[in-house]
Amino acid sequence: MRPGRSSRPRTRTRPKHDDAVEGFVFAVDRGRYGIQLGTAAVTAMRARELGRKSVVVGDRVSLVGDTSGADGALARIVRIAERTSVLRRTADDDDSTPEGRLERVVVANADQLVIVSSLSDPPPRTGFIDRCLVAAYDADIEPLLCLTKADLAGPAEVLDYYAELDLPHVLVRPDSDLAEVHERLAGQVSVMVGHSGVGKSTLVNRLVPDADRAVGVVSAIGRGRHTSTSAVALRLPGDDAWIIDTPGVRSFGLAHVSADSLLHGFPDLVEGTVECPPNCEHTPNDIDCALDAWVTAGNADPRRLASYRRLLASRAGEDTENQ
Ligand SMILES: Nc1nc2c(ncn2[C@@H]2O[C@H](COP(=O)(O)OP(=O)(O)OP(=O)(O)O)[C@@H](O)[C@H]2O)c(=O)[nH]1
Ligand SMILES: [Zn+2]
Repeated sequence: MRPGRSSRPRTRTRPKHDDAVEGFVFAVDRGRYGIQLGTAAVTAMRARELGRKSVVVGDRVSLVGDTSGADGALARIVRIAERTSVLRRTADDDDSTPEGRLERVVVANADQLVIVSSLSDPPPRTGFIDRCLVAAYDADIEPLLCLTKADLAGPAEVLDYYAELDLPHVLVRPDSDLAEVHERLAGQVSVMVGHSGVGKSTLVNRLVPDADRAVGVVSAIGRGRHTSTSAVALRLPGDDAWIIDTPGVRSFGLAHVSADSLLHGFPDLVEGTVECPPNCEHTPNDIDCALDAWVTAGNADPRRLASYRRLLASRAGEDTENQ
């Protein structure tokens, strides 16, 4: 009898971790992961077998070990499910570390990108919205334009700029009921992005009344005093939905997106490129680019072409921070 040999093949054919349970990553903080398992929140660490694969907010993972969620209990993440979408942050978000200088996935499996822009104070920045739209279309995520402070200014100008796009939008005022927003978020994993001061926190607090407490729970999974999360998912009561806030993310990276893929954010310009020479980069330096004539003929708004070209230039590393 050779016990060593008879037991080994059985281990190999048995599915690995067939007792694992599936959960949703709602927070990441320095080596600790907050995972929703049914109605329980469980803290977990990565299993060594994951290798260098990163785990991000929105990931669906398999857990083994102590999944009780009890105080001090630590489960292990043994598998990451294939992602349906990824959002990367822009490279210059965190240039203080070598890791931050590379584009990194910040959110996985989002269904919807909620682009929050105030109609006044600060005024809407269509360049930023356009950039987010490109990131959404490129990642195959549905965009939703959320226009806040509708009590201070009307949406006509912004909506006119996007008239050619089939872009859904919602308006938010302090006294508006949020029924339409709830309807848009129901059943979805939504990522919120917007500049400081546009009213994101105000909106999140109205949607998730105990948001502050939930964020506290997230901080508690970390090992240190100071948390440095760049994304956190909050569960919307009653809607079977998650809303992911991205406080540390200024915008999403587009360096991996080609000039033609950038056009996904500009469906009103796509047809105008049919007459372009092969391999046209569509920049102002491409003298035969057909987009200028397309706009001159009144087929698209010149501001849209300007915005597209600003995005092209920003990918090339030019400074467009204030566009
Ligand atoms: N008039 C008006 N003011 C609003 C509205 N929503 C938010 N505000 C105000 O706008 C300011 C900024 O709101 P916040 O919710 O803190 O904005 P934020 O996007 O979370 O900003 P950061 O926390 O810096 O990321 C606050 O003074 C809010 O009271 C709105 O719909 N109408
Ligand atoms: Zn062109």
